[in-house]
Amino acid sequence: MKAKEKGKLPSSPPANPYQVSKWSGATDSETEEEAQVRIQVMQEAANRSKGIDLMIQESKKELDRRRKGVKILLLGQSESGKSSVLKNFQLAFAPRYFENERPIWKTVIQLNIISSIKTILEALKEEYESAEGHLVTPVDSSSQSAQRFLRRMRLSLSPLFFIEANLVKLLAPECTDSRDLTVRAGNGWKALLRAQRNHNPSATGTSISRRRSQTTLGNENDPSSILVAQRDDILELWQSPEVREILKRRRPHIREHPGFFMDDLARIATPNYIPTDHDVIRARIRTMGVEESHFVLERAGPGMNTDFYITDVGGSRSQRASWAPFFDDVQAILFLAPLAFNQVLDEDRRVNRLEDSLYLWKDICSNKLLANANLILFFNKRDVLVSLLESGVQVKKYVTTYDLANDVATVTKYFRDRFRTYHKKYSPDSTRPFMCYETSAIDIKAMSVLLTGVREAILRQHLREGDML
Ligand SMILES: Nc1nc2c(ncn2[C@@H]2O[C@H](COP(=O)(O)OP(=O)(O)OP(=O)(O)O)[C@@H](O)[C@H]2O)c(=O)[nH]1
Ligand SMILES: [Mg+2]
Repeated sequence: MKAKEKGKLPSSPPANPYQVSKWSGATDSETEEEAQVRIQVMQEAANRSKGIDLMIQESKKELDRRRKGVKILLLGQSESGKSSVLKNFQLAFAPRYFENERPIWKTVIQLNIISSIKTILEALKEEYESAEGHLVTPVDSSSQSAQRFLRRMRLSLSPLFFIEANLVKLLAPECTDSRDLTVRAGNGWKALLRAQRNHNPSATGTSISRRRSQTTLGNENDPSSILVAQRDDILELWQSPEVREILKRRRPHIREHPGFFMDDLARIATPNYIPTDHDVIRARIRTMGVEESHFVLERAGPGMNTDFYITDVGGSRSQRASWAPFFDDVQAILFLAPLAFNQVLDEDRRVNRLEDSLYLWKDICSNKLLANANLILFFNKRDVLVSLLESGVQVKKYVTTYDLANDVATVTKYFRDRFRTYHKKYSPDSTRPFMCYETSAIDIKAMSVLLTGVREAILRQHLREGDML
């Protein structure tokens, strides 16, 4: 009863209606205006506090989602194909995200082309400047000297190199050459390219014209029109038998460089070029740091959606120290190890790539923080191994202990056994299963089937562990 009396309204309204609730901070002398200000301040404070409560709730929810989600880490040396596998994940399970990024990859592909042109011109320069080099005249021996041809090419392509310099400055101010371009993980560089594109006034109109114009940048940063205008000259350069001859001697592995698109130039240097899925997967840009992608996989039934967090890292030696903080709490590691027995690391040319992968694998297997994680080994770049062995390159020339047949199956089994031995010897728990697949990240269909299988296996185990089945 007492409580009721307390809450009883006064029988006659007070002169100042804002003074009803004395407890709220009002004073007897408060004017109507002061009361309005006070109430407004109180309302704002209440809204702020509600906002903070919501934020705390949201971050709790996000933490809870992360705890329940599946965490996958992509590891392996530089150029092993980690970012390419991530793109395959996006294409298979987050196609809208992949679609959104397509225009960004167009610029990367164009930069990849400019890098190849620079490498070709560099080889020609070396050839013509070397005292021993026999002076051959590319293209037209009767009217032009080799040096004049080179000068003409440099001059006609100079606007392209100007745009390249602008783009490199924009994406990674510390770089000076697209061939060394390394972007920080995270979406910073993609946002920069996107912002450039959004400034483009032609990015309006129908959805098709919008899609096309969204793949172009502002003029000072867009190589498209110059690539189109110089297409015939660049093709002439790339297809010249004399240039091929020089490249064979001076840059014999140019075709194997990551992000090599010269054979696709006629298709790419066109006004309405939109990168195909395959182009996007083959586009090359080095990762620096760590990048996490979040996918939601829709499962049957309400509340059955699963969050996947996939982390991609930069693989060069100097970056490996930054991996450890991401080892905590991961369910699976996809470890990429191309069987590149004849290659050396870019960052240390004394180190064989395959040896480096084996040592890295040993480190990962023995890491106690990863004791509960599934390790899934991908012998990536199978297509490269196949063509290497088919071209007659002998494993025993590079791996002195190897004295077996030089075919794909035997070579793969030999290295699989070596990786398995390390796995068994160094895993904290010797019962941890050894899983190894031969992959080619540029084979989109096969990757989609494999990643679906991997995803389901990880998910099943995750649900079992979470006692959710
Ligand atoms: N032929 C072939 N090329 C591949 C394969 N996987 C990746 N690549 C190419 O190899 C290059 C390097 O691949 P990335 O995925 O960027 O390598 P990464 O491991 O992320 O390298 P970092 O970011 O430097 O650590 C790219 O141009 C890919 O298109 C493959 O299976 N076969
Ligand atoms: Mg990468």
